[in-house]
Amino acid sequence: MDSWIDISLPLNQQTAVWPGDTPFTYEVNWSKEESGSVNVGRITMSIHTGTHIDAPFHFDNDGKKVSELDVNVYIGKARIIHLPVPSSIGIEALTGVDLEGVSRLLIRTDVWPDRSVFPTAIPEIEPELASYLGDKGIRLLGLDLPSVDPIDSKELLSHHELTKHGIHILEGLVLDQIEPGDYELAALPLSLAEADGSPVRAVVKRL
Ligand SMILES: N[C@@H](CC(=O)c1ccccc1NC=O)C(=O)O
Ligand SMILES: [Zn+2]
Ligand SMILES: [Zn+2]
Repeated sequence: MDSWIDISLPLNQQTAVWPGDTPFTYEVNWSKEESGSVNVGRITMSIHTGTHIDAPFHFDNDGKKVSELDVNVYIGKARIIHLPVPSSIGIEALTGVDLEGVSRLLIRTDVWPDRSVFPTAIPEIEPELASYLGDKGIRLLGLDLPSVDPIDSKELLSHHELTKHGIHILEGLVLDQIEPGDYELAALPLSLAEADGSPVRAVVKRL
């Protein structure tokens, strides 16, 4: 029997974060000794750490917050494809990739092997890809990269274009061991009312 496979990045003090962003911390804020009954923990983190989804509010002040996003996008059938170490990902890279009936697409690139160090450069997701994928009916794009735009991008063009074409963004997946094919995916965000994104526990199961 196929079981669920974890494709999320473990969160701990060593988890690499966006340069200058809040490090991940977990602490027992109220110990069993202090409370007399329970350990009560507290986490501090940037939302854009590890495996997470972006809400449009991340790059658009008028964009949707996490709790306004449709949960159906983040759970269901997904196709995983492997584009080994591409310099960029555009329409050309996807020519010949069958996307018939696919609404969730996850791309394994293998460009970030040492996840304890934040990458200085990542392949560009070409903004033109957004309309191509949107026209094919894609509603979720997931990648094993920390962003769908170059690290030094200030315009976040691909984030904007993907959103414009109805495509939700899932970043920081761990797909190293995952063979291309069709899977069941669950990567649900927390119901964060005000937030610009959410960490997710992403799992897949072979169909
Ligand atoms: N767009 C990236 C995050 C990002 O751009 C970022 C995250 C934390 C601190 C600064 C960031 N961008 C700075 O230009 C993401 O979606 O995860
Ligand atoms: Zn993000
Ligand atoms: Zn992003």
